[in-house]
Amino acid sequence: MFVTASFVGVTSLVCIIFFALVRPLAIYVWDPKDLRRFPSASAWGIPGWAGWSNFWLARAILKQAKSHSVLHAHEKYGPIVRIQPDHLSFSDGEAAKTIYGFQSRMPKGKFYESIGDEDAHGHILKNLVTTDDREEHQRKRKYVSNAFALKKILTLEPAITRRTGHLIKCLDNQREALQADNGQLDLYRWINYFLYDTSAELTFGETLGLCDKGNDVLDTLPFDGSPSCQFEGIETFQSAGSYISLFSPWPSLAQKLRKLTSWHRDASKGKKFAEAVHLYLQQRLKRGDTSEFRDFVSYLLRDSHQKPRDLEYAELLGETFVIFGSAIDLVASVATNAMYHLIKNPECMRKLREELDDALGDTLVPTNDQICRLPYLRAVFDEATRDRPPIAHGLARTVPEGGATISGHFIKAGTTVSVSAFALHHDASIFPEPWAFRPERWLDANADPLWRECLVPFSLGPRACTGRNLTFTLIPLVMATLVRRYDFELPSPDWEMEWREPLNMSPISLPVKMKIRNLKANEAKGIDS
Ligand code: HEM
Repeated sequence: MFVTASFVGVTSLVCIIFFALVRPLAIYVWDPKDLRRFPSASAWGIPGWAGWSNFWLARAILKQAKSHSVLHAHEKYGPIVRIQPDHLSFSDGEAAKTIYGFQSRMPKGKFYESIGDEDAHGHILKNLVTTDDREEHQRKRKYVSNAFALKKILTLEPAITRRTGHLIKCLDNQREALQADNGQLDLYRWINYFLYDTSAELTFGETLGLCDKGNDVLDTLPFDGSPSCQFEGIETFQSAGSYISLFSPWPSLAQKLRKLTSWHRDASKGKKFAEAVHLYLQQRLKRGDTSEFRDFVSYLLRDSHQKPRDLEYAELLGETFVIFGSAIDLVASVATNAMYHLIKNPECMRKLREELDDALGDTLVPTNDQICRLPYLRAVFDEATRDRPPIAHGLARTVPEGGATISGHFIKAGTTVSVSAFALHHDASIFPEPWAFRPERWLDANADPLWRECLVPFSLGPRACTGRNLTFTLIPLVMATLVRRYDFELPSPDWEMEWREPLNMSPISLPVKMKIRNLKANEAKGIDS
């Protein structure tokens, strides 16, 4: 028994050393894809580190600073940098169009396999985001294309405004708690509670009540029939992301590495989150459809002629997980970032309030129609996504058979290529003063049209975000409501919000003091009573 265990251990170690060190080094020297002509990112003075080892990227991921590290590599080495032995990162808008645009034939890279889970037979489960198969993608995309069409999103507006009004009511009620806790409240958490509730209502037809509870405790329905347990949604989602992304530099080893580290405290967190989605989905299936409201799950269950799609349960759960989760984590990051910069820059806040007060009169929770054409509100949204695109890292794609020319360089088939939205958005030659929050840059009639093309928070082409219409409705609406209802104060004038990048880029917290503004809107059309 002991001999078998040590044999397995030694064999695993030898395999890991071979795949993680020896093989990449040999490939670097052999250079079959002719990649040595490009500079390799480095650190700690190790020459060409990222060119012959995946540990440069693994180190950046471990520090939760993948996108910052790639940005710094571009600043140091130029617009094309090797960030893994077989991975080139580009930082220009033309490359983004070639790699992701509608003309591109580049499938998703191996990275997506590394973040997927295995089924009972050892096959990696693919969802709409992770599948690299064109036909499978088209089939899955068809399920949700109607659900996310603008016409449909507009029908969700009453639910979104109702949830926004309820958020305001709950925040108003927090005033007593605020007195107790140094007068501060973590706005990032509250935006999350609001989005959990809203996403649950849009996805399953029923809210979770987190704004009422004032916490992010979720229940599970364990897959193995064990008793239900509770966990904190925000922390669990992010720890799960940081655990799976840790092994992403070695996609072919990722599943094995996960098994070897299954003792790690974050190893079961993704499953825990999936078990919560499983609970809400089961409850939804038991409730059945309602005639008044068509939730996202109903689009996965039936087509537009009401014909059942008969998806296997694992697929139904996987797609539901993507929709439910995307409408929380990514949206919370952008909305929080916009609020932070507005509070930090009183002149931006003043301009936005002026625009909103003129347009909205005494309406506190506006309709999409009232705010969708407000230029300054849109400019704040664009600047917040430029400053911190939540999917900040480069979305890996594989160069197909026959190779491809990217930014004037011929790249051989099989090479992984990507453009990091974060690096592109902070390229000073494209966006002057990239670290300054300046919504005005989007309003300048003489602005370089290149800027618009280089703003890619939702990616481009056939694999771009399906949830854009929902995001364009949700974030401006909650932003407009919050800035009109409250005056905010940061812990100190020089306080700066900190970020981490477990998988996506997220703020850590946004502690603020809040006061209800002295405004006509306090008579409050739209606050839930
Ligand atoms: C600020 C908010 C959001 C941002 C920045 C964002 C960004 C992105 C990006 C960059 C992709 C491409 C991912 C890749 O190629 O790997 C993507 C895909 C996707 N997003 Fe979003 N997203 C946001 C909100 C949402 C929302 C609210 C939903 C739905 C409720 C959603 C659903 C999806 C889906 C289903 C895909 C896969 C599309 C496909 O491959 O066909 N996203 N998103």
